[in-house]
Amino acid sequence: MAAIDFTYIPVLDLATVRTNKSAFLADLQHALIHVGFFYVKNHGIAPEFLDGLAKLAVGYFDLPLDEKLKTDKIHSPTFLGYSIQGNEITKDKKDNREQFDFANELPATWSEGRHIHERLTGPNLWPNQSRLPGFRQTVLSFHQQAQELAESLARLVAEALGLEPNALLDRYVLPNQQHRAKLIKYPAVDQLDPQDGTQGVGPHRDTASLLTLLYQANSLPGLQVQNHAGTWIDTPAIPNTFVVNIGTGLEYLVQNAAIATTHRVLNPPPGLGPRYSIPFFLGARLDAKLTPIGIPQHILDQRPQVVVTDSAHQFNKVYKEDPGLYAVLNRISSHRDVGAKFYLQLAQEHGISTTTSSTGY
Ligand SMILES: O=C(O)CCC(=O)C(=O)O
Ligand SMILES: [Fe+2]
Repeated sequence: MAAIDFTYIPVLDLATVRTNKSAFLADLQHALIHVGFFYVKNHGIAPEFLDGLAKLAVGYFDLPLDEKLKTDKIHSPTFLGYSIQGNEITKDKKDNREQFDFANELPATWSEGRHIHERLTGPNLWPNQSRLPGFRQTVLSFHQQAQELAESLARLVAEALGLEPNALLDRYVLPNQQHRAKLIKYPAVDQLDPQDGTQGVGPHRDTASLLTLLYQANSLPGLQVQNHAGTWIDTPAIPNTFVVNIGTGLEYLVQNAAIATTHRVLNPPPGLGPRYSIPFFLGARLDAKLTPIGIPQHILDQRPQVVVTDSAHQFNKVYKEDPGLYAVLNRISSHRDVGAKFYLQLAQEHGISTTTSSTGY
């Protein structure tokens, strides 16, 4: 079937799951197959809680640099913690954003001889409690609420694709898996060097995960989604909503019946101050090769044939053979200093430069 292109991102109301579930699932199915992005409202996470979280995110980035550097990713092979602006690379260009990566707290279990993906799992790096009271507790509470919301969306996604509600979670998510999330600050362009450009984060698809939930923590513009013709569609913050998008893991596992759509963030225009956002990524298990699930033919028949993307070649056959290895290689190529410190031999084996140049992952 020809692609039905999109010019805006649909808004789905989770309250209709109780009042008119079949209409909700039809809208969701359309969004999965044709857009790969949607907003959800009436998601059940309290607005006052999210306001408090947003204030703590601003408070974290306002800490003195030496405090933030105590939580730098370089201190841990998990790639959890702080990255200074310009440290992350997308499509071989530096991203103009500062971030704090966190996850549900799990102990480190990796030791020599175990699969390398286990080295990504471990505890968070927290700033000093007295510098930011309530930060740890609020951030972990957000993580738990976002995970519950993401899992209930994964059940609805399964139903919208003609599967049993738990089909995706049972096959592709482990009960005690670590799911990653981030606090992000995008400075406005007048707070950057002119040669830094306006790439907050470059065009990409969310790799190897199932679903992303994104809370746009203030009202500044910047997020854009690429439609099938290659046009960038603005995705503004809508109060009390999350933006949901599909990861390349789910896209592969449901045979492209949900599309992992390319997106990017531009730094805000001069004078507006920074944009803050908080994504949560529902990961797919990394411990085994995963096989796609059977999707009813009448749903597969609706898939668009050709989709233009500025992030081609990001998802290669390594994922299909070994998702855990893929996840590690992907982390190394985004954060090359951590890669050089903890994964140098692996990076070299896979041709990933830990200094500059192209990677292909
Ligand atoms: O900050 C945003 O709005 C999007 C972030 C994003 O796409 C990502 O971190 O994968
Ligand atoms: Fe993304």
